[in-house]
Amino acid sequence: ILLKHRRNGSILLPPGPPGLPLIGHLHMQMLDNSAPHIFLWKLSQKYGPLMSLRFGFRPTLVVSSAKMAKEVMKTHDLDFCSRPTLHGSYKLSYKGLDLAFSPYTAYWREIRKICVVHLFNSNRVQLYRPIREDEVSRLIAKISKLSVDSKPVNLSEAMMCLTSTIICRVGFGKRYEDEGTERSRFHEMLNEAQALFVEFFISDYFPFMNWVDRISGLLKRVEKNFKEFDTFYQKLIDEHLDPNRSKLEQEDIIDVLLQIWKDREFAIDLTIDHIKAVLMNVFVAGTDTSAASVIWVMTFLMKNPRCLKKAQEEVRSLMGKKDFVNEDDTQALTYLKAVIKETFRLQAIVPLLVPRETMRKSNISGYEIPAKTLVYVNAWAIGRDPEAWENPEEFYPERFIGSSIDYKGLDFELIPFGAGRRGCPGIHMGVVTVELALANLLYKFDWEMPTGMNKEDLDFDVIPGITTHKKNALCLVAKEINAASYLAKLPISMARRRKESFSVKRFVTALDLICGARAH
Ligand code: HEM
Repeated sequence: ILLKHRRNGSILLPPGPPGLPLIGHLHMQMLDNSAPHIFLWKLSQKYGPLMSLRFGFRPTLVVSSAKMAKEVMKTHDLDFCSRPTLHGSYKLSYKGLDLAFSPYTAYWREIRKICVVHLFNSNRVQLYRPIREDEVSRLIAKISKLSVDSKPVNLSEAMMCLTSTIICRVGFGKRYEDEGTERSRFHEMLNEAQALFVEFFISDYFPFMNWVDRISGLLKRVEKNFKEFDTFYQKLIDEHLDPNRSKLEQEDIIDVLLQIWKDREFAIDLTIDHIKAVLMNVFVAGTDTSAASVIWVMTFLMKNPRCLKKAQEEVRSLMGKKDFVNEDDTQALTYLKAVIKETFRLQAIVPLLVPRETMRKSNISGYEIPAKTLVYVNAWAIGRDPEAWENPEEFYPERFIGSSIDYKGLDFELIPFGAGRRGCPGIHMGVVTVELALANLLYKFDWEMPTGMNKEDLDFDVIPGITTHKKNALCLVAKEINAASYLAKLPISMARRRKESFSVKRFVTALDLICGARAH
């Protein structure tokens, strides 16, 4: 029987655990739904980096090593670059009119081109720099107030507020009040959408069992969330189309999309639904990925005081007596960048990436992968691939100092943003926010565990979702420090060296500006 399961007629599938008749391995998915990336990683240690499963009628492939990821996302990228039609994402993306959940078609190529050229390019990211810097400095001021009474700061909440405020200002030019009902409504909608993306719809695996999803109330839930978002987008679009609307300093993302819609310069005839679908991607993908990244970095740093101290020393001595670390300054923070990479390696924020689907039959390492196979690339497991990493379980940012390994999708041992045709187009936008927020949190405050807790109490439990959030909020006590007195305490030679390297950096920045090199 086992052999029959593994061989599908004369096709040799990659190895995998024995499944049950009809349901295949669905029971496994349902039993361990809290952290599927860890569950799949454990299975892959037994069955190998290319593992076959079957969820109901869907053949499934799990990729768990850097070598196999390269095969799938580079050598055979075109065969593996579509997306499956899963109920939650299909509905919320206006039947795949967006970028992230659209199957690979001529339409997707065109909408990806539009978004990369107009929304995610470096000029646009740079245009929104004042918004990011303003919001981070407001956050620092808020934490400063709490630090006076040594009250613990709920950093998880604070980071979600920060990133969603940035995305609202960038997306539609509005700033919701911190405790306002509109903001909490927006958060609720986002959270519900995140939950629905990973909700188990039986009809995704047995199309004829749609009625079960109806009875369980899931279809109603997804319909409700869709309608709420739709009304929300429509209101914003109407406001933007109002000729009496006062113009903002810089155009927001809705302005850009509406301009493209009016110009009709592209091969596809854009409609308002296309615009709404793309907006969904910007709000959902742009908010909680950056917030979760900052929280995981801070968690690792609290667990590793040596690295925390080193990252703080770097930013404090480079900054001298400045009050705020801006986006030019963060470029020089080599150690902080290494800390972020090390966090992405051990705690990929989107651990199974966004699921893919094969376009056609293909052959990898002698195994045949059928058309329409659901594909999970386990970035979390790849970050622990013993063939790619020495002491993979150790948090050791120094491994990236002097190393050319980066997360931009060319080094398959580190793919927190995916790779290939479907790689994340918002990488630049995400990373600048993460670096800016972290640099200022580390620069301005010393961080301690709340009274009665120690670093051993910090856990890595996650909430199920496409993006992994820390299950238990990260609450820490902030102690504001004075940069000048900190500098005075540094050994003279160190302070001078840091000051000199800072001046050299400023000189290079000035030179770049004169040459116009930083304009992009
Ligand atoms: C630290 C922050 C971020 C992380 C870790 C992240 C991660 C990812 C990952 C893993 C994918 C799937 C790639 C694949 O399938 O190979 C993805 C896709 C995507 N991301 Fe991001 N992302 C981040 C920030 C952003 C931001 C800020 C935006 C936009 C505002 C964005 C927009 C998108 C879109 C539209 C896709 C779908 C691309 C496609 O299917 O063609 N992301 N992201």
